[in-house]
Amino acid sequence: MKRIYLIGYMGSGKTTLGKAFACAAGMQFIDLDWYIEERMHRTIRELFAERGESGFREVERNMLYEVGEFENVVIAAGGGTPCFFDNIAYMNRTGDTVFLNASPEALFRRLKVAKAKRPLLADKTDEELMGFIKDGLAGRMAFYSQAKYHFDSSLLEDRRQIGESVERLRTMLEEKS
Ligand SMILES: Nc1ncnc2c1ncn2[C@@H]1O[C@H](COP(=O)(O)OP(=O)(O)O)[C@@H](O)[C@H]1O
Ligand SMILES: O=C(O)C1=C[C@@H](OP(=O)(O)O)[C@@H](O)[C@H](O)C1
Ligand SMILES: [Mg+2]
Repeated sequence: MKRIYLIGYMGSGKTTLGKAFACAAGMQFIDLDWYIEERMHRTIRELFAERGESGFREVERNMLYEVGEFENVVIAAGGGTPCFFDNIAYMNRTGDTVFLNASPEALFRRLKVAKAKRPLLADKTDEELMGFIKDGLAGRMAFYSQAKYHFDSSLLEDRRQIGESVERLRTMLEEKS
């Protein structure tokens, strides 16, 4: 079956580490946001604007159930995916879930230059962003902590660190599987 779900807050590295890990492991990589945009012919921002967050979450769940059928795949979930409906239970039932845990400071550093495509962050000033990150992490930890594996993804700032993180993740999954 070999289906790995990466979960964690916005900016934790799900897309970056997921892509690199899948390439090294010879697995397919699916970013759930990209998959949603392909299937709906809408950007995430457009979906939020047209359907509201509740409408986006319905779409996100339906698309999760589609990619949950794929085999030999690394799936980078969206930051909110595990926090709605029974999505975290579904992911734990259909694959191995990995919580990418990064410090609020690392998340802030990454997200302050990458707000545009994230509707939840788009109107936040840098001053508001750190508080939003800390509150969001605290509110979602009950879901993220249900992951089978927990991985420190604070070191993803360049290709060397990404490569090292890929190897650390492979070792962790091989040792504990
Ligand atoms: N190798 C990198 N070098 C510099 N910044 C990076 C790198 N990888 C990720 N980032 C920053 O972190 C942000 C979040 O990474 P990403 O993989 O998109 O996380 P997620 O999918 O969990 O939201 C990126 O938008 C970028 O700003
Ligand atoms: O945390 C969230 O609720 C969201 C995270 C985003 O994905 P990333 O975690 O890849 O940014 C995307 O699904 C949407 O903007 C909502
Ligand atoms: Mg992502």
